[in-house]
Amino acid sequence: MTELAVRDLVKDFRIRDGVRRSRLRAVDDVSFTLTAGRTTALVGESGSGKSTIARMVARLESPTSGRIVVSTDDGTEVSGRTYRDHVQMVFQDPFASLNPFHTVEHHLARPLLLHGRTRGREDTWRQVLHLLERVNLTPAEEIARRRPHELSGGQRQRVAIARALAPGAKVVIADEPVSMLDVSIRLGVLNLLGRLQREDRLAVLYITHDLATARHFADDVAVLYRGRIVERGPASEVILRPKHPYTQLLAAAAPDPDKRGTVVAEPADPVGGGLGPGVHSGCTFRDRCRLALDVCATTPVEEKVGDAHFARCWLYGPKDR
Ligand SMILES: Nc1ncnc2c1ncn2[C@@H]1O[C@H](COP(=O)(O)OP(=O)(O)OP(=O)(O)O)[C@@H](O)[C@H]1O
Repeated sequence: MTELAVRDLVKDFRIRDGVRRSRLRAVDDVSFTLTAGRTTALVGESGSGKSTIARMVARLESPTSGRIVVSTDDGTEVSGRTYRDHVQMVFQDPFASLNPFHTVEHHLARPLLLHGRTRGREDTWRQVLHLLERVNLTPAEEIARRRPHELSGGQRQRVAIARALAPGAKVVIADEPVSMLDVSIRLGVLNLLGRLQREDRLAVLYITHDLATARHFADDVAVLYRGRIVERGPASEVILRPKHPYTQLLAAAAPDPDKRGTVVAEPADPVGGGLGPGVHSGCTFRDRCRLALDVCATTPVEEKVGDAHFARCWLYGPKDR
């Protein structure tokens, strides 16, 4: 069973604030595991660090510290090019991720050739058609000859999904895959991802700010606030019985579309300054938390709050700490 384990991941960015230089901790001590046949939703508001995590998992960005390890069925750790075969990404903007000068066929044939998955031209063409059929783009022969501008947004995203499957991916990172699509076609694309996940037993990381689709499509949910996972566990548990005050706020706002977007994370803290390089002190949510305690000035550790359900909040820590 393919598994992708993220352990103690940290990412600092150097930023310039006028003449002052500082570091911004975008991802702070993040750990989670993606397993074959399961979808994990990483939920967080804008600026919480979702894309930075996605980019590190896809090896487009290197971590400041921490580890990302993929292991196969027999427990062998995969690295180098095999890692790239295994872990593929679907980006938010399907137009930006496809080259306007190339046909759909080119976009799908290229990863097949690069990853050594084809035996000549005829086989490549056959596989391109098969990939298009798998993502419901038919007639495949006709779609294969089109260029990105001759496709709708939803069709382009389906091509991007087919391209992610082409190298034989076992882990798919879908970073807000439907947020730029028309509302009417979002469900179709998410359903497609769900079907492929089941058929290929993919491990999917579904990145979103939308708790409702996370509940519908994910088995597990991790809630990110200012770079830290504040709560994680089975999707229905986390969303229906949230424990962390931040998740409770998100869950309360989620069912009402008018309220959506009112819970916006403040930008991550620049680090350095008085705190010393790279150090966050205390719970990142404490200045907005209606239940904040004195102890929240100290960084909370993850506490078990239910079956496979964890919250990083002092409300659930041992009371004598
Ligand atoms: N290359 C960079 N240089 C400096 N800061 C960065 C860089 N990339 C991201 N950041 C900062 O890191 C934090 C997390 O950004 P990230 O894009 O990962 O958040 P996000 O949750 O994906 O947000 P969104 O949903 O808006 O994409 C933000 O404060 C952002 O400004």
